[in-house]
Amino acid sequence: MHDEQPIDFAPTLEAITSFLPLNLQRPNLGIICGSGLSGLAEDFRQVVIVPYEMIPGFGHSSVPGHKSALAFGLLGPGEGVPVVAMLGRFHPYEGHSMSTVIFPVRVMAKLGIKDLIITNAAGSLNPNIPVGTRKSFLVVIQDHIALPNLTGMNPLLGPQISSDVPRFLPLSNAYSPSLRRLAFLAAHQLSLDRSALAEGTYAWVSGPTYETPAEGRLLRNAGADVVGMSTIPEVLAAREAGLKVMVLSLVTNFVVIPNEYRSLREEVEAELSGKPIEIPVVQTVSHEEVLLIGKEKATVMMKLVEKVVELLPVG
Ligand SMILES: O=P(O)(O)O[C@H]1O[C@H](CO)[C@@H](O)[C@H]1O
Ligand code: HPA
Repeated sequence: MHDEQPIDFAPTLEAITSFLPLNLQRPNLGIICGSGLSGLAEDFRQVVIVPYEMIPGFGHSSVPGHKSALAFGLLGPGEGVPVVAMLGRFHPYEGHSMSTVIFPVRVMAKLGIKDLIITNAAGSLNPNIPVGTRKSFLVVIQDHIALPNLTGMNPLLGPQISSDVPRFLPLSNAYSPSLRRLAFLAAHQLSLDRSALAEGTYAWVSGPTYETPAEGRLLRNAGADVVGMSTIPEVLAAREAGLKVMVLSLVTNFVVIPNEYRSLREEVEAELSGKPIEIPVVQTVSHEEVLLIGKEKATVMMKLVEKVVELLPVG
């Protein structure tokens, strides 16, 4: 599952830079586009697309709604800031090893990025965080609960990639307060409704199954606000490399968390007594729904990210 050999980044970095003009070779900022959110790179200027298949060490992103390429370009006013975006990520549930999942973040760090904005689609566990239908609902992540990390599947298990990275990475300040502040400032400057942007805790699960109601309750009771199958491996790799991280979740669905199960015994008894009770329709989530909301709301996410870039301190 984990590489034992020291990682040789040189072939990857050479392959990538061979596609790029000089002014795009040292991006300041990385962006990871979650499910249905690859449109975040649509406003890049002087854009150069590098397909993952041309990059040694990169996998293939097989999930619908994830393209499989890096986009380089300029974002923001004036000359613009050089940025790199992952149009599609790798998830462990696709069969990628953890080292493949986090490799692109390590590569972006080697390319010189200082800040990383990670986006994802996520399910809401918190009744106060509605799905992004009418109001575009985004959550600035302030903390996480990573069940895989607590159960022996931490993405950083294995030999240290170099002696410069911490063996024991602290995570008490994993989500940069300065970048999170910028998200709220950006929302204000864009006149977004106050309720469009919440703060919350992301629960990482391995997927690919969505949560059972009991699992949803467990995560909610543990203090999570949204849940998803990505992001945390990237956060860990980024923090290991000393990057500042901001995570934005687009809430695409509710995780069904009934407090009580309907009693099938009562239903059967009512039926037998000739007075059937109305059976409620049980909601289910699908990836199509996740992509639909992503499609509808990617523009707001894009505007917010662009505003954050505009507000980033220079240098
Ligand atoms: O987290 P991203 O990649 O945005 O995608 C989310 O959407 C997919 C499930 O619909 C899962 O991959 C989940 O993690
Ligand atoms: N659960 C896990 N991952 C997700 C969900 C969900 O409900 N929605 C989008 N990604």
